[in-house]
Amino acid sequence: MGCALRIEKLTIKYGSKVAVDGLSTCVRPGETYCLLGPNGAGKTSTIKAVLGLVRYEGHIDILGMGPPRPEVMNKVGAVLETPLVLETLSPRDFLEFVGSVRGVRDSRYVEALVRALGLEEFIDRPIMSLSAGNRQKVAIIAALMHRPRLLLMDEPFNYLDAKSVRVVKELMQRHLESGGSILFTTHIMEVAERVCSRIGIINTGRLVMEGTPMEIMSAVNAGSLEDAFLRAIRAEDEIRGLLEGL
Ligand SMILES: Nc1ncnc2c1ncn2[C@@H]1O[C@H](COP(=O)(O)OP(=O)(O)OP(=O)(O)O)[C@@H](O)[C@H]1O
Repeated sequence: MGCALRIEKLTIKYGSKVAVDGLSTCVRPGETYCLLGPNGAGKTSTIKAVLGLVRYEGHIDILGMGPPRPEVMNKVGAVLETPLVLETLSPRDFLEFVGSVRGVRDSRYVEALVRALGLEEFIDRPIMSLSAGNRQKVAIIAALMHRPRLLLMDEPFNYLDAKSVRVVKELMQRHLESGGSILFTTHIMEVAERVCSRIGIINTGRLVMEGTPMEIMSAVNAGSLEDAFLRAIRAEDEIRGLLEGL
């Protein structure tokens, strides 16, 4: 099976800081590949490299079309942790703008996404006046509206209420069923356990373990993904030490 996204020996440096250190992986068609790692592990940097937003060494191949460049980006959708720009625009104007850049002709799909995420009421208000959750919904619609084949989702459920999380999970499922792929990050292990086909655990920029949730749990003999994750990043002893004397 080929890779929807192939990353080989990815290294990202910010000055002398090595944020990602020789990371290689493959996100297959139809799967949700989750990058799990502690704060500062290099997850967002990896996603930014796939989007061509940071300088990197190594190779990235997106949908067999080569490294990130504008033509390839029309097949990619991204939800990033950073806030939206153009916050003085309304969701309607912002989505129309993104849609025109991405060549979206089917406005009915965008309208359906707006309805599904309960954004109609806010569609003409400035984005900067919206709650964090509603802004996140605008970002998710902007990522999905051109029906990309590869979705990059950095903590996409941040700020969302339970109903919206369910809707976004369903949209992700439909994207996968139509042959799409997802590179996903989360800190919530229950979410990872439910959503991820395969997981890559990243620590200080290096991929330390990879497999299905079950494979990862059995590799380190853990009863839960949370235990497996903490074992993989060798944080269990540290946590015990930190809690001593409390
Ligand atoms: N623009 C930047 N300039 C300098 N250092 C940076 C920059 N962006 C990220 N870093 C550093 O690179 C490392 C990896 O950061 P990154 O944001 O990729 O981690 P992350 O795994 O996404 O973390 P989190 O879970 O906290 O979002 C961190 O040490 C971070 O401080």
